[in-house]
Amino acid sequence: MRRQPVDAALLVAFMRALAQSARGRGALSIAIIIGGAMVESIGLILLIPVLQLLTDREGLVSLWFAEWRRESLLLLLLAAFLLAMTARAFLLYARDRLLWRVENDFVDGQRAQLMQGLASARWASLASVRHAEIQSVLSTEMIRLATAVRLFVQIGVAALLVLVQGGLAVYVAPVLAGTLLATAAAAGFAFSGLQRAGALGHDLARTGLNQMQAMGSLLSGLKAALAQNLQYRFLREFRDTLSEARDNRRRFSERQARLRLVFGIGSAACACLVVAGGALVLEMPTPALILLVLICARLAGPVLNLQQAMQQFAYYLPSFAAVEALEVQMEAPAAGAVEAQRILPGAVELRAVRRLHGEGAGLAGVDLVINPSERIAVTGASGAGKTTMLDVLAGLTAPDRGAVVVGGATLDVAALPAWRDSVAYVVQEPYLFRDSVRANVTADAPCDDAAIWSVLELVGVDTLVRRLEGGIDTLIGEGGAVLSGGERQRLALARAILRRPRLLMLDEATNALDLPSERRLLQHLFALDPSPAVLMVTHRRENLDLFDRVLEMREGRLLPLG
Ligand SMILES: Nc1ncnc2c1ncn2[C@@H]1O[C@H](COP(=O)(O)OP(=O)(O)OP(=O)(O)O)[C@@H](O)[C@H]1O
Repeated sequence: MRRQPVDAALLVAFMRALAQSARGRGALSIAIIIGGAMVESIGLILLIPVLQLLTDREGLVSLWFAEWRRESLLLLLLAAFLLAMTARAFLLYARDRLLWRVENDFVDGQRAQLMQGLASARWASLASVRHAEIQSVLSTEMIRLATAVRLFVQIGVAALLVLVQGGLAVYVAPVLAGTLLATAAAAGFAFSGLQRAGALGHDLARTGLNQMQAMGSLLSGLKAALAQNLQYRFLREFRDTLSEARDNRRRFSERQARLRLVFGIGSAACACLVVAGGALVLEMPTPALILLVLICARLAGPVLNLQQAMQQFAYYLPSFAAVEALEVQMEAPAAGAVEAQRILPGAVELRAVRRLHGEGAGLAGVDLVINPSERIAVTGASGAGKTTMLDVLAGLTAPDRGAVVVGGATLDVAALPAWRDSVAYVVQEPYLFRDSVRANVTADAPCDDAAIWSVLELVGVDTLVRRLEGGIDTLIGEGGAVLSGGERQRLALARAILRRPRLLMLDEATNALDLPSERRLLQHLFALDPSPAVLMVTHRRENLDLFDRVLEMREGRLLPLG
């Protein structure tokens, strides 16, 4: 369901999430804000007797302290004023510290929750989300969300200040201040334009996503583009998204400027109304009139803040919708809903597994038994369904029909954690951490140096690593940037072997190696004791003689290689 620009349900969801994150701190902040505004009002009220003393007028205070000298009384009142303002300054200090925590706890909490969702999401959900969307939400939208929280807090602070100081103005001059506040509120409501600001905010989130997408294509395709002089295409796409976002920001900024213009004229008109109405129509005493003007002048800031902050909040709130939408797409299985199960020893089977991606693509009905230590190679045309089969076996995607059976028991959600601990899956372009060779091979599991060197020797990178200045503690750069494609694949294989899996799944995981190197590596792998079952997807036929069985995937069905 598409959300409306300023959606009440979205606002409620945002407030609920913020309240949950802030817990007691939210209530304490509100108490401090009200306390600060009240202390400030007391300070302002103290100005009445000060003004009365300065203009030699009679007032309640001078009657109460009739025996005091004028100068002493003035000093006493100024000391009380200073005390009130000092208390206010301390309250504001406490408020700012508290609100910083509220804002940061909320945004960090949202980020952590989203990352947790990503980490535990079903592969099928994750695969359908664009990377640009995840990046955009985790970076740009989170920053905008932090701004939305700050604005929400500002709105709360400004609204409370307006309420308390407006109340004080009504106390000083009920009719005049009441009329003024009612007119200002009606004008503010009529000219708020929150719907339009919200619509612009939704557009901004969309253009932000396009920008991230364009940036991603520019970075990933730049090398090939440069080689063929095609970089202008990427740049044009990027420039288009830039100008779209700029246009959106310009329109919003113009709205803000227009509102400030209206406010500037309106507040000057109000000041004239107060002075003229108070002096000429209501014939108010001068100290009360001066105080009223002072209160109105102090009110002008919070009222303008309130108006601007509400506009900006409506503009930034759609970021929360983007975060929520991504969380929904993750469809994380409910934590702790199932009791973890053990995995039984024995064969791994696919029984009549169907997994269609739509339009007939995927697995049409696959039967396969992989016995312990058996080595099976699967070949087949591109798009035949080989990777889909490995994904089903790894529990990354669930079959539409049929089952994965391990040791005679059907693999279900409860058994998945234990199953994943017992398999290894290496893909063509493996992920390497921006860390040392050691960290990449052990994946931070405890492991002694001798075991690391032994596995590095097995996959054939020991000589290379010995030549590196830091040996196994050498950093290998972003995604293994300082290594060749084949060396990256060898390191990923080393990590997989060190896990001692019962089933090792290789998806074209050695295709960056030359044929003799691949042969040597497979021979070493098959000589391991204990030896894992190996299921290798490959397009190459030269080394298939090393396998116990060779199968072919044809249009989603697994057949003996013919
Ligand atoms: N997440 C997905 N959504 C929609 N279609 C998909 C998805 N994943 C794969 N497909 C489609 O399913 C079919 C099988 O894909 P799969 O990756 O299993 O093929 P493959 O045999 O491994 O191909 P290749 O040898 O090119 O890697 C392809 O037509 C592919 O386009």
